[in-house]
Amino acid sequence: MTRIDTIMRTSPVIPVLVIEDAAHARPIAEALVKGGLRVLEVTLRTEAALDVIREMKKVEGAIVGAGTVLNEQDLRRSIDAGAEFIVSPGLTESLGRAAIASGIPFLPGVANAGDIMRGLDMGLDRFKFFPAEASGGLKALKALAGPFGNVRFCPTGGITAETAPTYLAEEAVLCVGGSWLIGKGAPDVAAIEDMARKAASLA
Ligand SMILES: O=C(O)C(=O)C[C@H](O)[C@H](O)COP(=O)(O)O
Repeated sequence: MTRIDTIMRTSPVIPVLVIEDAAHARPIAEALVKGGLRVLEVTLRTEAALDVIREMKKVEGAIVGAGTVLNEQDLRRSIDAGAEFIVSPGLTESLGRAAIASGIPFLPGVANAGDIMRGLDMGLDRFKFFPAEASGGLKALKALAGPFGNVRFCPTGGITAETAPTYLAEEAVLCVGGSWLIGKGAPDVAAIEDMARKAASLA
């Protein structure tokens, strides 16, 4: 059991967050945690992302990670900001080795058998299946689960509240990721909490 395994089993959905304004971070995290989603992936896609991680970490119960971590520099910046886990869209040797050496729970993206085998060579067996829908969706995931019986996935990319349950029904799937829970701009915390509650009950 790895620590990333524990994080993946904490809730069925990991919200993938793209937040432009650090002032929105706390209300969004509070609404998500209140709704039952404690694991939060803050993508490094915005200028505010590192401040968002710092703010969200102040919310009791939140487990805050960094997403869109592309290289060692992103890894370092994320760890310095207090990220508790790291998600990347793909797996490179340099990022993989650095993440493993740092000891932080790490969920790298894979899209095919070669990616998974490269991860297994590094000692990894928990992956983000990305981009899930564009890479063949459930059909591809089931096919990949065949030869890699001990591997577990967090499919992400194109997944919706409607399609999440079909993924979660698979033994190889511990959780799914998605950006559908949060709209753009000023947060509607009641709506976010409601979406989170529905997502948390999908298990
Ligand atoms: O930014 C990253 O690190 C990514 O790997 C991509 C995100 O996880 C997906 O873009 C979320 O997908 P949607 O739920 O379809 O919006």
